[in-house]
Amino acid sequence: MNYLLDIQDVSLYFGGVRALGDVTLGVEQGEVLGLIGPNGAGKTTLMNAISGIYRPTAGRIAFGRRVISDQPPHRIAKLGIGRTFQVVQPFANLSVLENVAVGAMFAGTRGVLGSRAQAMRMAGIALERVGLSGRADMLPGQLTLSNRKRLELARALSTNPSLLLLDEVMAGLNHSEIGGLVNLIQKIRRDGTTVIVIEHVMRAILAVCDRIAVLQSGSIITVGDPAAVISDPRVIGAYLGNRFVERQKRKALEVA
Ligand SMILES: Nc1ncnc2c1ncn2[C@@H]1O[C@H](COP(=O)(O)OP(=O)(O)OP(=O)(O)O)[C@@H](O)[C@H]1O
Repeated sequence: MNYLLDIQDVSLYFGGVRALGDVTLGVEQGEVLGLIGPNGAGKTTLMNAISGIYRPTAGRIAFGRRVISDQPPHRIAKLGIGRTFQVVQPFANLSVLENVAVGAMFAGTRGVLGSRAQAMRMAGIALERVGLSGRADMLPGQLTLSNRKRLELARALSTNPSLLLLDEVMAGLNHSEIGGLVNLIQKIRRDGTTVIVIEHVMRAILAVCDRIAVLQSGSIITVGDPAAVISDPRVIGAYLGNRFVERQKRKALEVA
């Protein structure tokens, strides 16, 4: 199988702490893959390894058949991998549009720094995609949390990546805001972007993912179809818990 992203036997240590151990995972072109697991399981570390922030201690990561695990973050961004960060930290004194343009400028897809005008144009397109065009001239501090998450998404989309990594974009949002972001991720995927989603909000994971991978203590314990993964006793034991299973059963009865 030719995967768009091919992670082979990746291990990553912080001093003596093993954050990832022999992770092998393939992501197919056009799919949305969910990455779930308990706190400290290694999800963000894996995302950091893919985007070049951390270099694996062992193993390799290939993107479109090109090995990227020896490349720095800016080069990986230029190759077409965009990402959001768990803690959203926009430049407070720049407008929403300028915040997105900064990302577009420094991770230009052509391998050189783009012009300011080109970056502003790409930023405008990204804001349109996430539904923030009407707020382009505001300061980030004037946005709601939900719209700050959309700003973070626009920054990640500004270089038109073919693979988008989303790290807990739903955290802290209410029910309808989560629904809005679920729709947005589905739209981004329909536009042809492959997506990896780290998320604790299971409702969102189940709504957007084609497959789910489960990490526990730095190792993948299972990967597959969402329905199979959430009924896997190892996943229930390690992460979801029995209350989640009871809720799912009640929902199924309500629908039936
Ligand atoms: N920069 C770092 N230095 C040392 N240890 C780290 C570092 N980053 C992560 N770790 C450790 O690596 C392990 C995996 O952490 P990671 O943040 O990847 O987990 P996670 O699955 O994303 O958790 P959460 O759901 O809480 O975000 C944890 O034991 C964490 O303490």
